[in-house]
Amino acid sequence: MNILEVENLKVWDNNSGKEIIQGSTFHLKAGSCLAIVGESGSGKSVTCRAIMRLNRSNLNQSGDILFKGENISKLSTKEMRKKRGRNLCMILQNGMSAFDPSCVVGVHLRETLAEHFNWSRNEIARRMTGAMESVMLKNPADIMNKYPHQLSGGMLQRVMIALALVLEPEIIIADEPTTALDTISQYEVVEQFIRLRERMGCSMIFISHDLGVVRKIADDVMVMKDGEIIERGKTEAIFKEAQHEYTKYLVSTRLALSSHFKKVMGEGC
Ligand SMILES: Nc1ncnc2c1ncn2[C@@H]1O[C@H](COP(=O)(O)OP(=O)(O)OP(=O)(O)O)[C@@H](O)[C@H]1O
Repeated sequence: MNILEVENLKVWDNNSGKEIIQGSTFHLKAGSCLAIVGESGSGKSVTCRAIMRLNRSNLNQSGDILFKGENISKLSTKEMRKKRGRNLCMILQNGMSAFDPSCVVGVHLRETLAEHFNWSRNEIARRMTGAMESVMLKNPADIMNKYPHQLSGGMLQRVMIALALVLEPEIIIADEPTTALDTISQYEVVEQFIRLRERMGCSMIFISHDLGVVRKIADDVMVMKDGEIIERGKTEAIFKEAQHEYTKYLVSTRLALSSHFKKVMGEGC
């Protein structure tokens, strides 16, 4: 069963008239992870933000987006806000941008959870503490009293994953969630995403430049170039027998990069 179906999605810039996404059709199977790969500017983020209806106001979109059969592209802004967080949750590249810099992390978490649940302050703290401990964040109470800039990128990403654990959305869209992190935090955050899926059985769309991560986490891969889907398939098939020259190029350059990295760092890494 497909939990999400995107049909003929077009996104264009109202100011310049430029078409950014040229009619994408794809689906996400319930419980599976779909990776979207492609070079910078190929339209991965715009596609995901279009699903969430979070693109900037100069971008217009058309097409149908069916979440469990319901056409969410037709929902009002208010109805869509209710879907975000509870049903579809987006985790961004830079944890910092997801938080309001002027208030401590706990305020943001409480406000988000209060939008969707009738929980008391204590109940929210209890649930968030449990989730934060489960993603290896020490001293949750202390973290909730910190401003975003007082936490590292890796910690903020883990706070977002902990929030997702509490919200239990049916779909998580992660837009390069590890790009802004150092190698060790990247590894740990990817592990947390894998556990998140195991624990919640949620469906996931995962955008990443890192094909090593994609191979580890995704069931299916969709390749984008210049606003179009040029290839899609099971992850192993994409890595072993890509059909499109562009996909072959992406896979070979990434594998070359990763073997270069291993050489530089020593084969043991
Ligand atoms: N608000 C906007 N107004 C005009 N053009 C935009 C806007 N947002 C994105 N674009 C353009 O849309 C195209 C696709 O951008 P998008 O961010 O989806 O690429 P991407 O594949 O996610 O790249 P990256 O890997 O670098 O994040 C780019 O040419 C970008 O400049």
